[in-house]
Amino acid sequence: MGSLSDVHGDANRQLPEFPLDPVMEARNLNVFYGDFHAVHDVNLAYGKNEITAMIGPSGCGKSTVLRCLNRMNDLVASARVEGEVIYHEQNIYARDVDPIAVRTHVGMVFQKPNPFPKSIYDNIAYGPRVTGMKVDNMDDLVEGALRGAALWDEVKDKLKQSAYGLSGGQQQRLCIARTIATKPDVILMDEPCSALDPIATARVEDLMLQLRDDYTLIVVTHNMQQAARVSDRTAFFTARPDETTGNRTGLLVEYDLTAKIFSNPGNQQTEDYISGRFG
Ligand SMILES: Nc1ncnc2c1ncn2[C@@H]1O[C@H](COP(=O)(O)OP(=O)(O)OP(=O)(O)O)[C@@H](O)[C@H]1O
Repeated sequence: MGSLSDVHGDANRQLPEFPLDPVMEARNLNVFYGDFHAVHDVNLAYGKNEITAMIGPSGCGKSTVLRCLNRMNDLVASARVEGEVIYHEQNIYARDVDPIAVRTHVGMVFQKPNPFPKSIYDNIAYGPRVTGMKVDNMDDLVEGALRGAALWDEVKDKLKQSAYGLSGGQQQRLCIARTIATKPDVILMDEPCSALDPIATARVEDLMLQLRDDYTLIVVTHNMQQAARVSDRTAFFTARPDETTGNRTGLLVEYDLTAKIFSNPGNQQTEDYISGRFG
């Protein structure tokens, strides 16, 4: 555990403990896939301009919770969400809320870089065009998004070339640029570095720390070193087997400042997980 607490990259950052200043908040969030109760009663507030990591063993529901935060689970036919996700004081599951509008404010970056089969330029311009964003100068917007994702210098001379010609790490930064092009204020990241090599991972982690100045980031990661390096707060989930069915339902065990979770967790299960005793 000592080594993980040592790698926390931002030990000097002063953060309020709790309550924090939330941009989003899951309240009594329960998720079902058909009859299967995948996530049980999660209450979790995500602080503005913070990076929150969600960690835990496979199947504990981290990605399911993440996908609730911009209604991506609406696209899964069997999924049913109970409870509320409050975003700027509004429940995004309220009847009159348009999920597409939610996703422009709450963007998402996936595990595998997934650029469109288009030029680098058109990958960035796509979102603003299809959402009908008012854009005075698309060239400026594309440049700004690529600069924001620390990619501009590497691609400025080949904007008309296919995005598929970029390396995996560049493609992931392109996907981040594509996300910020529509000016979200929250960015969800589902294992954003798991398909990248260590150098590309380091660049994306640096970028995450830069993005935190302008956005709120919520990141699912299996990589505890990464959670310790980049996040301000960490939520640890686990899965508990149902006594009758044996199905494993995910739940939140502990949520605290990352420095505390990795140096002095309040729960034995958290300690066992981060010290590698299970998971
Ligand atoms: N589309 C789906 N249909 C049915 N069950 C699903 C679906 N997606 C996830 N599940 C189940 O819900 C539970 C939580 O899955 P989820 O992917 O959210 O966990 P996770 O903690 O992100 O896991 P991992 O770290 O392995 O990605 C698991 O038991 C999983 O099998």
